[in-house]
Amino acid sequence: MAPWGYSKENGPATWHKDCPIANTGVRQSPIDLITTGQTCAKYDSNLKPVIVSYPAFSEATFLNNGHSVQFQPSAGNLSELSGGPLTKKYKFEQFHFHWGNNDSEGSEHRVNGKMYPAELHLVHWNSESPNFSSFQEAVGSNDPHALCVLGFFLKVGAENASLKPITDLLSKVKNAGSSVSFPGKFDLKAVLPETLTDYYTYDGSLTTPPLAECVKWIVFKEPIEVSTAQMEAFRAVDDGHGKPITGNYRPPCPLHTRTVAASFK
Ligand SMILES: Cc1ccc(O)c(S)c1
Ligand SMILES: [Zn+2]
Repeated sequence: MAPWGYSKENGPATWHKDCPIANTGVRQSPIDLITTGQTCAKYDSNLKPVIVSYPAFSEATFLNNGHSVQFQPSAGNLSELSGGPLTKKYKFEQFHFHWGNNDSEGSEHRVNGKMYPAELHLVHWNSESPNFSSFQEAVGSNDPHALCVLGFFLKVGAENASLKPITDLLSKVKNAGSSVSFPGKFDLKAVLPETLTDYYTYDGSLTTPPLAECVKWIVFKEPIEVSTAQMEAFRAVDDGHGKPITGNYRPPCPLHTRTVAASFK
């Protein structure tokens, strides 16, 4: 498989060559979340708040894989996700980010066509399925809800003290392929908004190859604030070809027959 990326030569418009599902799939991600009109998100009063149990991580690797930066706790981590639209309990796997090279672009999901400067993805896998018992098996399982990814928009404002341990580490993984063991503990819960009640949810895919259509997406309405300096730290991370990652976001994909539900009016 040719190394995929986000340049003209290997970016989203070329991914179909190795991953035909990029063009033939009918539940690809990301999407544009529309709030009014024909294909808008429909309020569902049955959608409960999302429940996260994220004890502070004590052992993790922070890496630059050339197309994003990723926080990967050790396999023994006990962090879990349930509630919201989910009927099963999901195990935390990793979180990573998508961003642009200016504040008017960078998020993968959009709201009525508007992009945020970045998007945080918290990746989980269904730990109660009889069909798989690891994240990698879950991705390859063809189960439409093998994974659940929580998406949070980032917007520019005050410095985010809870995210500072991560953004301060970006300079240490500037080179693609580099990684560091995360020093000390990291409290992911402190990064998130207090209440996880208002979100959009729909069935979709990974937004990077293999673009597997195995994701229950939950995208929260309330953005997380970060400072301009914190955004600039993302934009200094290299892609392995001597250039900064200048926008590791996939454009929105067709909704096809899918509906998007909203937990709020
Ligand atoms: C599992 C996974 C890997 C990379 C991604 O961007 C997403 S969205 C999910
Ligand atoms: Zn992602």
